[in-house]
Amino acid sequence: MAADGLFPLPAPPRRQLAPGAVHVPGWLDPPRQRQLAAACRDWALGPVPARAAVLPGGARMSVRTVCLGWHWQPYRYSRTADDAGGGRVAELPDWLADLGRAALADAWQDHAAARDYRPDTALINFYQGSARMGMHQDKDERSDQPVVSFSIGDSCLFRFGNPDTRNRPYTDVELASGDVFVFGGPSRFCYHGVPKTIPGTAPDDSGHQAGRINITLRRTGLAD
Ligand SMILES: O=C(O)CCC(=O)C(=O)O
Ligand SMILES: [Fe+2]
Repeated sequence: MAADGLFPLPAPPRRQLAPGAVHVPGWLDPPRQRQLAAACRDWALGPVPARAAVLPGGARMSVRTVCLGWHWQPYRYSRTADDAGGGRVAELPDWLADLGRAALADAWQDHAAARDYRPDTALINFYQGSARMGMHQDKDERSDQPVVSFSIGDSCLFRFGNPDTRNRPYTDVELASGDVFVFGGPSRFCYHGVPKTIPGTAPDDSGHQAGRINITLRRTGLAD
């Protein structure tokens, strides 16, 4: 139970997959989902446009991504989008960092850890059609603060693995519109991926019918 307020709040339904890795279904209510979806579509228009990043081997990712705070390209962060027109990325708004802190507090049921959470970047992924994401680690950050993920629109199959290999053991979970998934602590550098989205599953009131949006908040630990 959260012990911060005058009255303890009931813990949201949550499932821990591994220490530090927690799924909280339905954490974002529909108005929040709609607000986030609209904001993401705006950010996708500029100052840096959403783009499908190209991997060092030449393959293009199937998701389109736009970033806030710091621009990510495989495999580094910069303030300017050198692979997407060269513009400077939009700021990460305080309200989005606050939302990440609140989600972390509920997921971990640890208000002290959440208070210290200082995300400085958001990666916003747009999945359409058969877009997917292979197993990978989020390891371009120089901080071990947790990753907080929000999902909006179509559901997906999310595969959460282990820190050592992209293969088994892993656990498959369905992430639906409004779900939060947090991975930090001993799970921070676990492999994970999205083998597929499930078209046609976006709730009518999610505000996004054109596939799936995922937002991950992170701390890069980088300074200008
Ligand atoms: O779409 C997701 O749920 C995960 C996205 C992800 O792993 C990433 O952007 O690094
Ligand atoms: Fe990732």
